[in-house]
Amino acid sequence: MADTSTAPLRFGTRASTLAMTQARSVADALRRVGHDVELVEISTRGDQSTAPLASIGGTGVFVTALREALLDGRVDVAVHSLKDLPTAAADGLALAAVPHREDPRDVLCARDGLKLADLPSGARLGTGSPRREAQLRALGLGLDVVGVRGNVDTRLSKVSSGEVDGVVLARAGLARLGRLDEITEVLDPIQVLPAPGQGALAVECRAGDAGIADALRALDDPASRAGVTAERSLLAVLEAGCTAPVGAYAEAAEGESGLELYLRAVVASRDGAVSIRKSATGPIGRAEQLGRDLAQELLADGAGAVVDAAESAS
Ligand SMILES: NCc1[nH]cc(CCC(=O)O)c1CC(=O)O
Repeated sequence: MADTSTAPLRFGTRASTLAMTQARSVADALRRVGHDVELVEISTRGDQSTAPLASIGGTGVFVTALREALLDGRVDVAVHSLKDLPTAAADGLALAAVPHREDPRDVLCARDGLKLADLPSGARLGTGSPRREAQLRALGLGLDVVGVRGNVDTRLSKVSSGEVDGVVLARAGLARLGRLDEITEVLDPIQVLPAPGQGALAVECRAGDAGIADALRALDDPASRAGVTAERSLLAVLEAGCTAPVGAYAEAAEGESGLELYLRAVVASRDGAVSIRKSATGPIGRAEQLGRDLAQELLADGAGAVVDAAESAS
């Protein structure tokens, strides 16, 4: 047994089914290496309100309450969806592990098994994400993008009730909830790039808790961590909040000089009229630099004005 203390590690989690599933999977992985773990539910403003996310402080609302519980000592570990984490470093906290990442792509769940190309002009597609909205509009299919919020079940129910023709969601969330059969098309990153960090989990602890950090390190997947590091350093340079229309996806692959990251990114205006795409490849050990450099290339092509316009509109 790796654990020398008798007290279980207290895992903070939001009460939503998705958050509980995510926390349970990390807790189970830690139990397998010999630790005693208990889950503690923490409620957040993002869960209590169905107002548009941008109006209640962006996706950071999902994270703040868990981080407070960590800093107050009510819990020892917090599990977040990594894409919900603000890019700024959190004082007093450490990102102890990024476990192996799920497939990060977005998916379409549409009525009657329809794929994007089958949807008639004027079809109503539901999403609350400016990034998804911008990229869907940029396809030029005449889709009517309408705002939807709520948990995965709520959003899927808007398709079965006929309120919308389809919704766009993260494949990872559906995978964790056992709802992959709802997918009618996995969206190719050539058309729609996922949010930076999508599909990955972030396992945080207090920066001073070396023993807990050591235990959590066993769950870290270096290739997943490198990928999300590149995506998030790109996002940080663009100074875009998590609700801004920025997509990024870094894939690790064996290259001529060892493991390399292939990073693709998009910045698009909400109406889809402007869409700037770039890609770059670099060694996996220089993930942060790769993201920063690609962000600079996007800025050189006018991405700054697109991001600013989106921020002032939300
Ligand atoms: N926006 C909220 C959110 N945060 C994480 C996920 C899904 C799981 C993940 O991306 O890791 C979702 C739902 C979605 O975007 O469909």
